[in-house]
Parts: sequence; structure tokens; C-alpha cells
Amino acid sequence: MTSSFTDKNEYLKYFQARDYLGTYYTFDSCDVSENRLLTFTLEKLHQTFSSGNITGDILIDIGTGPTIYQLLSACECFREVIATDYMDRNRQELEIWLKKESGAFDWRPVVKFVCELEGDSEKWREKEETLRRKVTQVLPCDVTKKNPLDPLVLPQADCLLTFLCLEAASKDLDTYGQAVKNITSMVKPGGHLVLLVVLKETYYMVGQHKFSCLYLEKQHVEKAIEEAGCSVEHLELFPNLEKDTCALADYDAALYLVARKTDP
Ligand SMILES: C[S@@+](CC[C@H](N)C(=O)[O-])C[C@H]1O[C@@H](n2cnc3c(N)ncnc32)[C@H](O)[C@@H]1O
Repeated sequence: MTSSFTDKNEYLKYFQARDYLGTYYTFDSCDVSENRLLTFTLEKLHQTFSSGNITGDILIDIGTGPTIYQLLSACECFREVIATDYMDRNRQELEIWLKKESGAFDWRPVVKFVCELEGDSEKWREKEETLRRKVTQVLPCDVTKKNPLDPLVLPQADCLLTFLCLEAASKDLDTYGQAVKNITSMVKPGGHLVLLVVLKETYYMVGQHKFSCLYLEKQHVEKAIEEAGCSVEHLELFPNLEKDTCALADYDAALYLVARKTDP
């Protein structure tokens, strides 16, 4: 595959949930600290959601993929969590974990890490059950549509997460800006957006396949957020120190960002 944009058909053909999980979320020694981006992200999510400032009825995660790590801290703060993804296979993988079916991916090292941040790693079973209970729907979604959940229309969410999705789904900066607007329309005025974005990345690997990523600089993300009627409340950068030694992805840094929707 060339470095050109990975379109939806290629995602359907080549993005294997198990390869993705195996590459980015499997830990040889059950020690999550070997994945520095993941531990950074979990720590930031813990800080954001343990503050008690972001709570409400509905949390929507856009482009959940086959992963649950991003929901572990947040699920404590909302009555209901709605997971979404473009691909059936990812949604199925998620359902397997939610329904505790055989062969479900083992998220225990990650769940225990989050419970440790919350003060008691022994509570991992409770945490898993809380998340399973709170995820009420796993829905198809396409961020390039004006209503990403089309034809469904949901009440606006109190908070929306999107981790490592929009830069994978957007072929250029205009599409990215529009995708940010599309997902922001799903949030209540005064509600929050929490994003994890990789900067200056051109590709990431899933199994043997290379997936494109829109090359984004920090100011591109800030501009898109502001043009979607949001103001940035918190922003942190995480440098990729393994850029030259790890061929899995070529991002320069990851950006963790919390914004508030100010315009209706
Ligand atoms: C790099 S994965 C991120 C998955 C997960 N959020 C994580 O943090 O690991 C990118 C995700 O974006 C999804 N995706 C790609 N194009 C999309 C689109 N147009 N609308 C919604 N999701 C899309 C893919 O199916 C995939 O699950």
C-alpha cells in the first residue's frame, strides 16, 4: 500500500481488530508501563474525570474501535456510555468483551492500572462490571457525515471522547475541520470534548498493513476546535521518544486536549 489516504473500503478490508489490539494493547509482562503513550493517556483521563468537573447523563465515545481503555475513568462520571465505530468488526470485538463471551480480549492489566490510579487495584472486577453496565449501546458511526450516527438522532451528550480517530478518518484538513464540527454537534452547549490526537503522523501499522494518518500540527487541532465553537480548557503534549526506533507509527507527539462547547 502507498502512503495515500486509507479510505473506508480499505479499513473494512484490512483493519483487523485483533491485530490492532495485539500490536498496541498487549503487554508481555502484564505491565502496562511498557506502553508509555497508554499510561500517559490513562493518567490524563484519571485526572480529568476524578476532578468531578465533568459529569452528566450521557458520554459518547466516537471511533471507539475495539478498545475500552478510554472509558475506564470516564464511565464513573456518567449515567450512560455510548460507544461507536465505523466498522462492524470493531463493534463486534467490543460486544464480545462487554458480554464476557469466550475469547474476549484481556483488558485486566489496563483495568488494574486505572484502579491503581484510583487508589485500589483490587477493585478491577468492580470497574469492569461498572463499565459493562454503563455501556448501553454500541452504534455504527461515520464522522464524515453531518450527523455521524445517521439515521439515528440521539439527545446531545454531556461529554464526548474521541481518541485517535479523526486523524485516521480525514483525508485533508478541510475534512478534519468538518469532522470536528460534525462530532461537536452531538454535544450539549456547555458540554465537554476530550481528545487524544497524534501530531505529525503519516502512518500507523495494523498487522502487516499501513494505515494513513492526516499530518496534523497542534495549531491545526486548536483551530478546528475553535471553529467548531469550543474553547480549549486543557492541553498537554506527550513526545514520542521512540519515533526513530519504533516503526509501528511515526507520530511526533500526542496531544491530550479537553475543550468546552461554548456556542450552541
Ligand atoms: C487508530 S483506531 C483508534 C481506535 C481507538 N479509539 C483507540 O484509541 O485505540 C481508528 C478508529 O477510527 C475508526 N474510523 C475510521 N474511519 C472512521 C469514520 N469515517 N468514522 C468513524 N470511525 C472511523 C476505525 O474503525 C478505528 O476503529
